[in-house]
Amino acid sequence: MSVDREVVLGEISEIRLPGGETLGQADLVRALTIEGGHVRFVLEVRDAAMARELAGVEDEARRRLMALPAVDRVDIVMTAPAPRQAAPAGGGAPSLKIGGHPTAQAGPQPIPGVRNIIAIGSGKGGVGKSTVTSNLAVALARAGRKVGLLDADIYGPSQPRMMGVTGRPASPDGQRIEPLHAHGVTVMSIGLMLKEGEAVVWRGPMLMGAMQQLLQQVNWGELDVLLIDLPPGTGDVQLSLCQKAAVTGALIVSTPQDIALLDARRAIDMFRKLKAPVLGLIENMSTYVCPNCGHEAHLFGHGGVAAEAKELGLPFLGQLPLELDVRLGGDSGRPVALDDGPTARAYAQLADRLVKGGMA
Ligand SMILES: Nc1ncnc2c1ncn2[C@@H]1O[C@H](COP(=O)(O)OP(=O)(O)OP(=O)(O)O)[C@@H](O)[C@H]1O
Repeated sequence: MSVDREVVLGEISEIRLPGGETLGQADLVRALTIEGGHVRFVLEVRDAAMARELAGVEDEARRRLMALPAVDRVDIVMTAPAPRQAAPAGGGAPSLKIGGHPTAQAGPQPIPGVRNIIAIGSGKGGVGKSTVTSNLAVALARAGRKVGLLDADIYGPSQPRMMGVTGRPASPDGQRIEPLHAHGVTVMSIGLMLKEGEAVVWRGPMLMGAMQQLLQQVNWGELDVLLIDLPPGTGDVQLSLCQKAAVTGALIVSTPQDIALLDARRAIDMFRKLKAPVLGLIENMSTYVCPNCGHEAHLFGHGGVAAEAKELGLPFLGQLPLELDVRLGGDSGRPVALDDGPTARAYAQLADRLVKGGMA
C-alpha cells in the first residue's frame, strides 16, 4: 500500500527552518514521487550555504517520514543551482551553468564523433581506478587510438593532477567547452569547472545536469574511445551517465582483497541493472616486485579478481603491479604507461585487448 502524497507533505511541511519559516511556507519541496513505500523528493535551496544550514531539516524530514507505517525508504536530494560563471571580456572561461538541472532528453544518447564510451568503476575508493584510467588512456593513445578521458569523479577529481593538466577549459562561444590535451589524450575533468568545495551539495538532478553537459557540450572531436573515470561506489553519477550516454560498457577495477571484491560485486550488479555491459575486471596492486632483490610479494592477496571474474562469467582483463613509480607518475602528471617498464607493458597489453575486442 502506498502512502498518500498529502500525508507526506503534511508530515514535513511544518518542520521549522533555521530562519523561522516552515518548510511548507518556504516552498522548497520539488519533484515528490511515491512508489510503494519509497518516497523521493528534491529540496531546492538557494546556494551551498543554505544547503548546509538545512542539513538538520533534511534529517528531520527523513525521520518523520520513516516513522510513517507505509514508508520504508526516503531519498531526499538537496540541490542548489551553481552560480553562472560570467565569461571574461573577449571570451575565455566557459559561462556554462555546470551543475544546473538536466534538460529533457529521450534516453541514452551517443556522443557525436565518439565510437565507444567506456566507464571505469570500482566498488571501493582508493583501489586505483583513476590511476588505471589515466594509464589506460595513455596506453591506448600510444597504440594509435584517438582517446578521450572524462574525469567524472565529482568527489575527488584527480585526473588534472594525474594527467598534468591545469587551467580552466575555454569556451569561446560560451556554449561549447574546449577540452585540454595531454600525452596524446583529450582530457576534461569536472574538477576543472568547479570552484573548490562547490560540488559538496550536488546530488540527483544537478549531477545529472553536470554529466549531461560534460558529455554533450565538450568538443570531444573524433574519438575511438572515451574513458570515463567514475566516483567509487554506486551512486548518482553512475546512474546519470548510463541514463544520458550510450555507454559501450564498464570496466571494474578491484584490488585482490576480499573487501574490495565484495564492493566490486555491488558495482557490477549496478552496471548490469543500468544495462551497461560489464566488459571485464582488472586487478590493480596485484604483485609487488622489490626493486632491490626482485622478490615478488602479494601484499593484498593474489588472484582474487581472476577467480571472481571466472565465477561471474566475466572476462578477466589483466593484473597491474603495485609499483612506486605508478604513484610517482600519478603525482607528477606523467602516467607510467608512457615509459617502457613492466607496468607500461601490462597497460599496453590491456589496451591491446580492448582494441582487439573492438571496444577501443
Ligand atoms: N598499481 C599501483 N601501484 C602503486 N600505487 C598505486 C597503484 N594504483 C594506485 N596507486 C596509488 O594509490 C592511490 C589511490 O589511487 P587512485 O586515486 O587511482 O584510486 P581511486 O580508486 O581512483 O580512488 P578514489 O576513490 O579517490 O577515486 C594513488 O596515490 C595512486 O598513485
